[in-house]
Amino acid sequence: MEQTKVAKPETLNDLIKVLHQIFSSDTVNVEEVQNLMESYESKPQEWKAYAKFDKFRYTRNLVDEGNGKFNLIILCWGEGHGSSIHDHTDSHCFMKLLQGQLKETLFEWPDNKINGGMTKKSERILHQNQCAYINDSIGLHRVENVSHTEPAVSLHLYSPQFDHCNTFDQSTGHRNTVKMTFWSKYGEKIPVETTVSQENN
Ligand SMILES: N[C@@H](CS(=O)O)C(=O)O
Ligand SMILES: [Fe+2]
Repeated sequence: MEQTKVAKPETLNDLIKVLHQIFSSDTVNVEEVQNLMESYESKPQEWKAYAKFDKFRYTRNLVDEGNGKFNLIILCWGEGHGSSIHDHTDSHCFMKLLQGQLKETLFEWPDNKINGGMTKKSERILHQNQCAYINDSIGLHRVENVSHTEPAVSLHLYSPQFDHCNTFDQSTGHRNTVKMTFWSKYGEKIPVETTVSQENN
């Protein structure tokens, strides 16, 4: 197989520039994007303006709207924070660790006819600078910062962008559609909604 070659981006802004070039074409080469995101060496001073934490759950902070082709989002995971089991609304999902570690557990889609516990496929620990990939054909996942002492920060690219996903109850397989919101956009905090938010966690 031919090697997918990408030049190493020196900064987060460089990475964003190259992502814009890559996604201007209509086809997504998953390996190329994954290699590119992995080759960026995380430097906190380049992303700390976006990294806003909440005490109670993980936050989603919009960095770039990818010219309508993708969303780039920084997620901040406090100690013990985790997502529910969820899908990715038929999009590509790339997840790169900027700081700390995250545990990713993969699950099979539940069988709608059977009311029972969901089947775990695998689990792994993602380390700093690693970039994982998932889509709905691969399955569902739960992501957790299992550390009691270290926060974690991850950079997610979704293409096409989406603002709803399904979450799944591990013991019954029942699903719920939830709206996903931003904690901040371009480094500016979004005022907290007065309605009860249905964040994916
Ligand atoms: N897909 C989740 C984060 S993760 O658990 O992969 C989200 O965008 O909120
Ligand atoms: Fe996810």
